[in-house]
Amino acid sequence: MHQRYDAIVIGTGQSGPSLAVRLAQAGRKTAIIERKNFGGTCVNTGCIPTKTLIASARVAHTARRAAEFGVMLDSPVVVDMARVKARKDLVVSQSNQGVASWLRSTPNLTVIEGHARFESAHGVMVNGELLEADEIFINVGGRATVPDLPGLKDVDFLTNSSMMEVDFLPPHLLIVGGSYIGLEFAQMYRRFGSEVTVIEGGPHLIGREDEKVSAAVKEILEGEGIQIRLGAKIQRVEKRGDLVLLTVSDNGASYEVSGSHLLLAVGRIPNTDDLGLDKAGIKTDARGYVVVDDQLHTNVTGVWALGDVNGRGAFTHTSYNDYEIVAANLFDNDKRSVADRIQAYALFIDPPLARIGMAEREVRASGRPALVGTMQMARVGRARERSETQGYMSVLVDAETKKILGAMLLGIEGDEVIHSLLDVMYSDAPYTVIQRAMHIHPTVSELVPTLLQDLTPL
Ligand SMILES: Cc1cc2nc3c(=O)[nH]c(=O)nc-3n(C[C@H](O)[C@H](O)[C@H](O)COP(=O)(O)OP(=O)(O)OC[C@H]3O[C@@H](n4cnc5c(N)ncnc54)[C@H](O)[C@@H]3O)c2cc1C
Ligand SMILES: NC(=O)c1ccc[n+]([C@@H]2O[C@H](COP(=O)([O-])OP(=O)(O)OC[C@H]3O[C@@H](n4cnc5c(N)ncnc54)[C@H](O)[C@@H]3O)[C@@H](O)[C@H]2O)c1
Repeated sequence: MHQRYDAIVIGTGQSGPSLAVRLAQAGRKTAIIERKNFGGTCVNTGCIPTKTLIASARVAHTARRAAEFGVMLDSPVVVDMARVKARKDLVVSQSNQGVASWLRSTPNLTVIEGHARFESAHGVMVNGELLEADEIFINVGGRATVPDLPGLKDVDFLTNSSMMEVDFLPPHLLIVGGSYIGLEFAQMYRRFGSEVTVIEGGPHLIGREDEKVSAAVKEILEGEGIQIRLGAKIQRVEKRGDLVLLTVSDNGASYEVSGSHLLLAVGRIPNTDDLGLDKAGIKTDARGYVVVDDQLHTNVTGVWALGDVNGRGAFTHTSYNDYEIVAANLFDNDKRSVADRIQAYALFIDPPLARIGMAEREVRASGRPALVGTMQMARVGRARERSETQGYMSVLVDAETKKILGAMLLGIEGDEVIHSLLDVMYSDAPYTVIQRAMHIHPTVSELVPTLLQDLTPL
């Protein structure tokens, strides 16, 4: 069998569905192919389920603190993990089914379930059928890396995907990797009631951040009773009775860590190894990411790559932004480019860590004269009223142009508040615009102008 389309989208991640609908609405006969769950990682095993579970964990945490607020509960907090999981499954299924029914109800769009593989630059095989199109869009995302650790193949382990099936409380969760996935699960399971140990190979947590930010995050997590081992090189993984045992070396010294369950959170790899890219002549880099230009074209004319698979971003918002860039160039004669994007992301521990633009070490390395403003969250009325004063805010400004270079907000609502700074960066306005703005009391945002009043040389 052989089918001809105007456009084919492979994968239903965070850019594929929106693009497929836009293509179909523009009159292109379009097919979208999904091999597993509609909505991809974010919907099924990533952002949505983890943030739903984090919400349950926060309720447990708040309930344990109830007496501090004068609210007396007459029995200890009990977390029913089966109900926690059922709530998460409901939220996920709403999104997953929403994507599927949106795609299926779009005129001019054919939805195909199966694994797609390139046969040529403009031909894709799925379920034994060859589909051809002049325009092909790759949105296949990535999956958890499983490291080559001695003994691992003989031990049961979890990844962010299999964690979604957990409906019980692991007595002691060992987490290898102290970055986004590791730390979000660490705090979540600690709050559900598990013992948690994080084993990180690098010298500090969330290695992309400035060391003092990592140190502040470490202090918050340790304050909740999470054990953190840094600089840990895992020598061996083995099963001992009901336990998983890790033998770890650190600067020549060796020690053992054991727990009931093991979660691997050591990064992700792109889903390009089973996509037949060689048959299409599509270039990848040394780590398997599809090489794209600033408009997300691959080296093959008529083939684009969007989302995590292009290595230009690793977040839902970067994938969705990829869709906007491709659509603007294809349909709107608007030459949007990835190069115009300002880095922005958050780590959803509680309180969250939000980051935009450059980190302090990047500004220092650039050699440009810069100013910095810092404020402890303990100074923020909203934080004190809620007894959630952990963390601090920090903003970096170019001393000459007065433009904001970057910001880090570790504190309650930092993930929302940071957008006022981000939007000033996008408007290319000086920091004085926000410094002179009147913000609403009592919010976290009201302190942002004050934060910008006391800038000192970096
Ligand atoms: C635990 C976790 C938490 C996260 N939390 C956040 C967060 O809070 N905020 C945030 O911004 N980001 C978060 N992310 C990252 C976010 O999930 C991804 O960046 C986002 O999903 C973008 O993915 P994508 O569009 O590239 O494709 P994906 O969402 O990965 O989807 C790709 C789809 O393609 C399908 N596919 C793959 N190969 C083929 C093939 N050959 N044929 C057919 N179909 C195929 C897959 O089955 C999948 O459905 C998280 C990730 C994880 C793992
Ligand atoms: N809040 C969010 O937006 C969010 C949340 C979760 C995941 N994500 C996305 O998922 C991606 C993957 O996250 P991640 O945390 O798995 O990966 P990561 O690449 O951010 O971090 C992996 C960590 O594991 C450590 N590590 C690697 N091998 C190790 C080993 N053998 N022993 C000990 N430590 C080891 C690394 O030093 C690093 O700190 C992120 O890039 C992010 O884009 C985003």
